Amino acid sequence: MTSDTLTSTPVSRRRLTPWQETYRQLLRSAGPRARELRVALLGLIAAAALQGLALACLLPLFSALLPVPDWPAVLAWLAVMTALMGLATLARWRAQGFDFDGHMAVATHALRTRLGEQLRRMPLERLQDRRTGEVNATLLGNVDENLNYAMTVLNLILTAVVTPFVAALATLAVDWRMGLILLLIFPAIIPLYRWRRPVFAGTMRGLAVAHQRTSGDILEYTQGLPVLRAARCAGERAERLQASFAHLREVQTRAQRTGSRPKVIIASVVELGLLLIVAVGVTWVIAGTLDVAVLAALLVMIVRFAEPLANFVNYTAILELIETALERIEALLAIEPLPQQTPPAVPARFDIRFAGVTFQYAGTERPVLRELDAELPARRMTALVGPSGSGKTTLTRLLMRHADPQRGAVTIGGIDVRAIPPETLNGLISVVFQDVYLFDDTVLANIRMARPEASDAEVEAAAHAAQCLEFIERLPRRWQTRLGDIGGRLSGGERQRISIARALLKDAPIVVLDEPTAALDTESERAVQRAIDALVRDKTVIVIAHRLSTIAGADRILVIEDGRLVEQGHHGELLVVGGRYRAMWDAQQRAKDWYLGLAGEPGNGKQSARSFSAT
Ligand SMILES: Nc1ncnc2c1ncn2[C@@H]1O[C@H](COP(=O)(O)OP(=O)(O)OP(=O)(O)O)[C@@H](O)[C@H]1O
Repeated sequence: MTSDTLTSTPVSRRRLTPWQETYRQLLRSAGPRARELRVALLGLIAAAALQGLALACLLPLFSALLPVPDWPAVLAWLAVMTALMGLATLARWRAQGFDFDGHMAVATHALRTRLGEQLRRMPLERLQDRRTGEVNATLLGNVDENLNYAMTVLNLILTAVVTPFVAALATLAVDWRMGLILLLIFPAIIPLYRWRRPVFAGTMRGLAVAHQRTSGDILEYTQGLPVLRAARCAGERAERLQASFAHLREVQTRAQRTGSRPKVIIASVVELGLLLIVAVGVTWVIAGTLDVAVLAALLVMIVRFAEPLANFVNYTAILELIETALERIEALLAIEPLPQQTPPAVPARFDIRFAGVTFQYAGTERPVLRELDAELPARRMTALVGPSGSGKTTLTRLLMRHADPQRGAVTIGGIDVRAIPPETLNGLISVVFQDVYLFDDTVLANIRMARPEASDAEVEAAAHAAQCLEFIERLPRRWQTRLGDIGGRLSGGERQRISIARALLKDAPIVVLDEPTAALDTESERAVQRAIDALVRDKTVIVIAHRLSTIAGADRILVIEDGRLVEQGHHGELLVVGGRYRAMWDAQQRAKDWYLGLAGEPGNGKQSARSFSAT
């Protein structure tokens, strides 16, 4: 998270000290329960202060007890002390009600929902910048770290600092010299801590970042294991994962080493300070200027304070982790959705136009699309072809508004996609990718997600048209089979047909086919092709394909090279022109002849059965 993202959040316009900022972030993250959280924190402060006052009662209590007990006074001070302790317990009880009364659960749920909403709203291009594991760590880990531990840690910190401070203030009233020494020692650790904090905070943040990175690496490794094994890279990636673990260990060691120094310094200051009080106290008692009862009471108080004070740095270390979590959450929430043009408009036709489109991905050095003009007629099939990385997929992403072009516009039926409400735009376009994402749900639910209100009969009709029935019948629980339970048992072609069934059910007027058959064998490809034929009927179709034989029948072919439209026309026209398309076609034909020659088969006209057909 950069400081820019932090300062861009509306609440933090004023320059704040880090503690105030953490406090504000904490309140913001509690969302609908911010008021309850504030009350709980005040409760914790009150409890710590009351505890300090209760401990200070030891001074008059011991004076009443020594050398000859004054029983009425002893009982009176015991009663006051008990009352103060009782009030402290009550205040702490009330404060922890934030937990018990379910406010904590409501606040974390609301925060997680807000983050989930944000994932839905934020530009997909920004989401693609982030690794799944890291987003997961933010949604789950950071939210819980943030609120669940904050109360416990703040309670420990307040008890370590506020209680001795209030007790020291009260001591002033009994013996100003002792009170002053206490006041000098206890707050001495604060500047000491502030001095060490930047280094300390840096390492704790480094630790949090390393944790998040490792979380991403683990997820990526486990998800990609089948591919890695197939590519015989599992070992190599495992080494990378090991490297990530090693980095985490290194950061942890550094954090512990950096953290241990201030811990030792502060613990030593506390110990030395307390020894000083004992030494000075004993001297004054001998000199007859300090009551032995006051010294005895002070010793009890000191023993009570020493440990929490010495552990103060440990508690603040956890606070640093919480702060990092809060910052990460705010950074995610601060990403703005793409701006909508007003007034909103809904297209009545479905021709598509890219008008002078220039687009550059965030964090890259040059545009991937440059001044690109192209028209894709309605209810026709347009193919995008060109070398890998020329910008074909990016064009479809701009159409779906994963991002907006820096210059130019994308229109559907003459309406800028920026003016089309996001839900409407999503409803206008169906996409079939090469990689199909299936959810851990039933077959029925996986298809129905394209149109949740569809009846079972409609889902089954779509599955039928997408050539899915034959393999669904073979599944253990047919339509009710959970795809997560059968894992990778669906073939690429079967997954692809489920994706086409979704698109058929959605029945959007625009269909984007991004290399849907590239990874399939001939048999699967035929089945998928039949499904696609049903899908594209009467639609505005954009198809991206590397094998030109599959798009030779398209109504229009756009040849993209290095982010520019270099040729357009239909197959026959482009062959006659003899430019880039012709060169690509000839190269692929030569490769095919060479392959068929190797296989000892004569070339034949099979390609027509394996191509996307224009309607
Ligand atoms: N999210 C991203 N961030 C940065 N650069 C990206 C991103 N996505 C794609 N690119 C780059 O933009 C360029 C165009 O990518 P695009 O996927 O549009 O090409 P393509 O023509 O569809 O390629 P292919 O045929 O290999 O799928 C490539 O150089 C790619 O590396």
